Amino acid sequence: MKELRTVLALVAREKKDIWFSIVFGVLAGLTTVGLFGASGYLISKAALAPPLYTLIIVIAMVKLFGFTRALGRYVERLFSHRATFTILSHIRTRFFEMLEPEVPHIFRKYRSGDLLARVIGDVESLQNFFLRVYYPPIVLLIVFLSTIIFTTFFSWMLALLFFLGLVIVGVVIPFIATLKQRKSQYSVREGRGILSTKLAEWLYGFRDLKIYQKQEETEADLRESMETYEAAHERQQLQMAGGEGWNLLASLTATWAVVLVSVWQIGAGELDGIFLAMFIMISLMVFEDAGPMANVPRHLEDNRNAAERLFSLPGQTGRHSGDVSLEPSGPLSFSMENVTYSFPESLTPVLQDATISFPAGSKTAIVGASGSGKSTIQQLLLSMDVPEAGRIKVQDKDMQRVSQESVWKEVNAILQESHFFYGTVRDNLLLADEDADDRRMKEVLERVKLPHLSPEHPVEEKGGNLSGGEKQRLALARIYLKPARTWILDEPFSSVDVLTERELMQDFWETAVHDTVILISHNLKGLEQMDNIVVVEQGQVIEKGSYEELMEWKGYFYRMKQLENTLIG
Ligand SMILES: Nc1ncnc2c1ncn2[C@@H]1O[C@H](COP(=O)(O)OP(=O)(O)OP(=O)(O)O)[C@@H](O)[C@H]1O
Repeated sequence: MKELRTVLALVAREKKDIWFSIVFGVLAGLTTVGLFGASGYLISKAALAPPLYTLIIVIAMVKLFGFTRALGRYVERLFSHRATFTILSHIRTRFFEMLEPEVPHIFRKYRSGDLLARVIGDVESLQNFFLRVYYPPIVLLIVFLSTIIFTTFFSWMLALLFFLGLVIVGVVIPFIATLKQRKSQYSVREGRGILSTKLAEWLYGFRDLKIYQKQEETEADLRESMETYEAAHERQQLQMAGGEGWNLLASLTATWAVVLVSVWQIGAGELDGIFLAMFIMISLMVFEDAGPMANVPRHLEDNRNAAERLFSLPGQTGRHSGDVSLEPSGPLSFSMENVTYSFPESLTPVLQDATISFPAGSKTAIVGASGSGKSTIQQLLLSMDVPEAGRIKVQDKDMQRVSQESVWKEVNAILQESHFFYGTVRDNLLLADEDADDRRMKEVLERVKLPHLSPEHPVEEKGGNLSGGEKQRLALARIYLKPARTWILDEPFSSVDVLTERELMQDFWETAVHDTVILISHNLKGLEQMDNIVVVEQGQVIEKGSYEELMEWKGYFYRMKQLENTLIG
């Protein structure tokens, strides 16, 4: 049950709705039994031609029970469903709170399709927790016990039969059904995770699959996963229907037993015959209400698995935000002191003993071969991760103590691959400034040389309808809308033609003249104006200094520069 501890804590936050659901559930249950019992009594009594006032009283009771039952059921449904939806939103929020610090690490262990299956499928199945597992057994128990107590005033034998029926219908059959369904439930959940993982891969990679002519193979594999999932699902549904069928059979058998025992007792003069119809009706009703109990243990097991998949997910490896806020004070300063960083599975550190300082208002270029660790530096400066050794400071404050939000607020960053959301150019620009109007958007689009894109221009998922260069320029437009004065840009123009790049860079330098700029680049051109150039090779800072200093030392940077000049001619 420990898997459900988080869910139970979230359910407990809706105390008021829980109480209302139970109270009105009991009221509806008792009045249902009362309604059918009184109806049965009325039928028998009417046949004996009693005084009119007796019939009037019983008819009034039937009406009152009928009305109260409808009202009770309505209020119970209202509160129980309100509680369920609120609880689901608490569960989703808690899941995202746990997931957020683990991104992007989480993708090393889990694929996006699997995460999607969890956040949709598993959360959805938890809606049954409150609606079917938490409070209905309490309601049923109270109604059943009240019925049993009521019956003892007429017949101990019938009360005992009701009790036995309760045990069989409410405990024995559900227990057996759960044992049978346990395996198929696991297969359904597993199957759903595998299917959505494969489906996501297929959707993301369909172009490459086409080019490599592997689409048919992948589709066949996908179909196989789909069939496995559907077969497991069908098995589960059949088992569920079987469980419900057995429960119905037991309920009807119990009702027949009530009829037989009542008739026998009437014959023996131990029960007044006028109550026969009343007990038949009560029995039918009370056992019908107990029917859904057959699925309670199944839902419980299902919810236990769902909660386990949801709340045991994050590996607790990610970066948890500090709580110190940065005072907004213009361009930020950063420093890295003897920083070493490794990805969990990598054998050697990606960054080793790196010491770099980025004073406020300075311009720094980070250059080096592909895979040398440049983007990792950006990730660390953006507070996405913590170093294994050494210290990173922002505004002279330990980065781990500073709130991530306050760093992100002050920084304009372009990641190596910017994400674009399905919608319009406007939707994607509003991400940077939700108050930006169309006039400002058009201005920045002109500025980044995208005059052909209007704010209402559609953007496909992941910017599928934009060229590589257009995406980079749109990413630049996005950060131009944000008033931050610290820029950390990772290869912002690698897909843009040389002429446009030069114009964009010129405009950028004019904008960021007094700002802190950290530019990650393969391109060694135009670095003369940088205050500091940091050369990274295999995770180590091998050279740093101004352009003139590096050229004078005739080291790695100088050799790369010579090579670049020779290649370009
Ligand atoms: N999520 C990850 N898990 C494990 N290793 C990673 C991960 N991301 C990057 N690496 C490895 O870390 C090393 C440094 O990567 P990084 O992206 O920082 O290099 P880079 O200098 O920015 O390269 P490029 O210029 O090609 O973008 C590479 O060897 C890369 O394979």
